[in-house]
Amino acid sequence: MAPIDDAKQCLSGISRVDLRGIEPSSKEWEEARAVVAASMEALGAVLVVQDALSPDLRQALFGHAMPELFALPLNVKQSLVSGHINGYVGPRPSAPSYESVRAWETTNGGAVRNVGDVLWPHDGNNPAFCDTVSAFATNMLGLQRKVGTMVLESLGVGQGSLGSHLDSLNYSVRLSHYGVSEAGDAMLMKSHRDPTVLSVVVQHDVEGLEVQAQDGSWLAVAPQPDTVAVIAGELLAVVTNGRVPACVHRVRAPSRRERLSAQFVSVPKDGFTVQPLDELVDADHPPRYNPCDFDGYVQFRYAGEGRKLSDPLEAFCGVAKGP
Ligand SMILES: O=C(O)CCC(=O)C(=O)O
Ligand SMILES: [Fe+2]
Repeated sequence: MAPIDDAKQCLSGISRVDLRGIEPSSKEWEEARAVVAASMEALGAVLVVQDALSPDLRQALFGHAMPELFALPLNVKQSLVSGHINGYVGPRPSAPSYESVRAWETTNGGAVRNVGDVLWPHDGNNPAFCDTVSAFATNMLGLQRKVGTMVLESLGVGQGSLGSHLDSLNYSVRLSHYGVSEAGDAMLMKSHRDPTVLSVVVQHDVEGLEVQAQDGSWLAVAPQPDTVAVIAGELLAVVTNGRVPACVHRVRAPSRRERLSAQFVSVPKDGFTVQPLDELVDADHPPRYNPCDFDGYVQFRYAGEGRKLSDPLEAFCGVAKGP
């Protein structure tokens, strides 16, 4: 069988930028910001070299915490309270060997203990798991805010609305495991856009993440220990009035090995309505999106009409293009 549209094994289309030690308002910040913004405006994605994830923390996360979590019996994992995008998500038709857990959220004070209590009630609640996930979250928070700030600053958003935007977000950790597909299929997660503002994706040793370029081809993001992928979600497209597109991406594992990834994502806080920032709407840039009630959108996308659509965001809150 011919391989399906193999991704280019190169990073040519996605810029890679080193943000280690870069402080706001410096010359280095301005240079890095230009690279981050150009890549985000073109593809909704950028690769970031960072030091927020030390080798020890990577090992604690991918070598201990995540294998211990996913080795638990299915009924234990399922006992984590679930919603459309919360708790435990088990295999589904669009991702048959995928399972995932949201384990930390700023709106619950960054508590992982509750997850530890449910998963390891007889085992001292596995404090090492909780400490590792909390350290990962704390370190990724700074990185994600840095990238979000660079993108909006570069589009001309002032410090006041930038601050209100950052305050409106709920950050969380999602840990994912992809088993070896029984069907032998190398497509682990179909092409999609994330219902987030930004998603930081950290891959373990096994390749898989692919980003769609503007010409429709796929760019493979090689797993590298010092590099994470930062991906724009649908809500960033709304906030930026379409200037940053939501990144189309998928997960494929051509080598058919078990795979782990950890994501640090931001979404609007519960009950928030998201709309294009004032600075990004004017006569030359009419609003591309109507105000988007995030809870309503999640319901529409996962339990309503949006399930059947390739671009549910456009149907939910896009401003209809004229004839
Ligand atoms: O596992 C990955 O590399 C990315 C997963 C992903 O795209 C998602 O969970 O939305
Ligand atoms: Fe995704």
